[in-house]
Amino acid sequence: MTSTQHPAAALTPTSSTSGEPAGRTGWLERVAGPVVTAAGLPGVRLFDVVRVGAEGLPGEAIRIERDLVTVQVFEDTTGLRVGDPVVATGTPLLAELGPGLLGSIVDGTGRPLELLAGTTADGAPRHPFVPRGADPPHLDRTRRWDFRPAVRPGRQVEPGDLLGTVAETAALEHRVLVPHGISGTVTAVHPGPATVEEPVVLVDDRPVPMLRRWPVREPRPVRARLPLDRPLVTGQRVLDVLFPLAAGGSAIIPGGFGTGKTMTEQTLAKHAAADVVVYVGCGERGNELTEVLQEFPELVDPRNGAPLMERTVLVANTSNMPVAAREASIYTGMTVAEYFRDQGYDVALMADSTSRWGEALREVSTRLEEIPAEDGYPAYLASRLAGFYERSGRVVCLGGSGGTTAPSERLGSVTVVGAVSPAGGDFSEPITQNSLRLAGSFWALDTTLARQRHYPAVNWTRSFSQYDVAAWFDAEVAPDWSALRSWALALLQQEGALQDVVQLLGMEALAPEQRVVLRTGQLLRQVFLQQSSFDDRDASCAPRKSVAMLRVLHEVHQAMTAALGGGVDVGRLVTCPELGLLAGMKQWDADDADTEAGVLGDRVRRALAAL
Ligand SMILES: Nc1ncnc2c1ncn2[C@@H]1O[C@H](COP(=O)(O)OP(=O)(O)OP(=O)(O)O)[C@@H](O)[C@H]1O
Repeated sequence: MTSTQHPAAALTPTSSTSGEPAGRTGWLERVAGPVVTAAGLPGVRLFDVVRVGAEGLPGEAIRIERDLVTVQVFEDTTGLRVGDPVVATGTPLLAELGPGLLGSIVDGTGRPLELLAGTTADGAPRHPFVPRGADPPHLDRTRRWDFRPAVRPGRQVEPGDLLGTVAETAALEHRVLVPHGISGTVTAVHPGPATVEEPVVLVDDRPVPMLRRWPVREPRPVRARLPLDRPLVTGQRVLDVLFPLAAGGSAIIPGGFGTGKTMTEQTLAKHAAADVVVYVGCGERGNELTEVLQEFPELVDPRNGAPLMERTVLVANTSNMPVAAREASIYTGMTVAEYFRDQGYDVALMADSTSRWGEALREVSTRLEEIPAEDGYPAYLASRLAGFYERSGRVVCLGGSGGTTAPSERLGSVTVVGAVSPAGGDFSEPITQNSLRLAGSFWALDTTLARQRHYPAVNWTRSFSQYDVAAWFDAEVAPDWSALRSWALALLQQEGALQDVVQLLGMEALAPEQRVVLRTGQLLRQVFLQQSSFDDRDASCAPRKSVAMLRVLHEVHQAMTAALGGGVDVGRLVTCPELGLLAGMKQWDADDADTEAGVLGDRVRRALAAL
């Protein structure tokens, strides 16, 4: 076939609702699973979207060699034949951004998922679903949003300036900003109800609607990046105190099967101090994802009792989409996260799991017959992971307030938490190792702890955080924060070493002061580190409660050491019944924590002194 126009061109869509210009039509030369090869598409650029076959299945050009274009197709390629039409759209994969994003559930390419409620005939839950080849608009074109302008005619505006707001949900004000590439004088303003496509402002007579499009693989520009010197408070004691995450930083959660990765991601989605949550579900099994899609809409926002979905966007790979779609989902999620960051919000992006994404890269690379590197992953695995994690950050956004007041700096952040599921829990595999180099916090989940039902099963000897946010906690929460943190870390380490001795030689081999260390270590683990996501009062712990709890444990340890020095038998000390009261600290109200700590600390100290 030599002509550049395929006879089946008439079958192909001529325009796309997502704004992709219809382009040149070529034909399929080869089909190999999710990777196909097309010819007759001169001018196609790397990562341009093409539509494949009579159904117009979406795909991305991932290799171009002379006149052959290799395409990873985001849908099942069953039924495609050599000679089928392939249409170049001329644009890369774009995310649609605007009011209506919050609460939405979209697939890896941003298309809204139809959730078919109920179960199939054989009782299995139905999988989320996008009709094959469908190209629906990502954002509702009919819904009207009440646009409240922040500018008046005559105002000079630049990209990123605030044009107005929409009360998208009770939880969040959607800020409509001047799009990239537009600057000038506001010539008209249209307050009131508008669809995302209707112009709400004219800049130099150019209509500016609320809808934006952005190529998902391209980081959105910012004015400046800021140092990562303040935490994203997660509400989990073991994380906030021992292995904190910086706002704008990144953390990875590697863990074997069933150690609590998904649970941790969901707990963070619910309780972390983020304004917006973007949850990217890269599940392998269809029903694994269905569970997330069923559970998430039921989660209640602890801040206001409203559905958590009011400040959440879910990006999920449907079970009828092949691995290639997972690749895209990470970028789609990140673009949505950056869009809200640019509005001046703190966004948490949860990716569960990045291993499935890495596996998608591996599968496509194998189909491309690339020379494999470690464990069959492509040599560019590290750079792809870096490209993703490096889009996290705390930034000064483009533009100012743009309102009637003087422009002020708008700050926002994207914090990434990526779950990693290494096969067999082996952390030496490439995805864990490469992610470890990129992420500032490493929260290693431990199979043994999970088996003991110690949750969150974060191993305190293998985990670490490179973020230096102690100064913030010292200044904002309690001046003794860092000192108590160092004490707890050192004591847990000492306890670990003593546990080894006990296993080898028995408890008798320990000196009395070492038995006190063991007892305090046990209290630290059971009272402080363990935190059940199912306990309404303890699922989230404010930093001031965490530090108050730690202070009591420190005082008790000192009181035990002092009593030992005063000649009290160590056996009586470590079994003092009042120590049992410490578990009650989990139920404290954060506002009363300081008072409660004073009372409880006194009571236990007095009991120990009276022995
Ligand atoms: N913080 C927690 N509080 C209470 N229970 C927890 C916690 N974390 C995990 N669990 C328990 O562990 C179980 C398994 O957790 P989860 O499904 O998150 O593991 P996972 O590592 O994502 O599993 P998989 O490898 O199958 O993806 C949960 O159903 C829950 O019972």
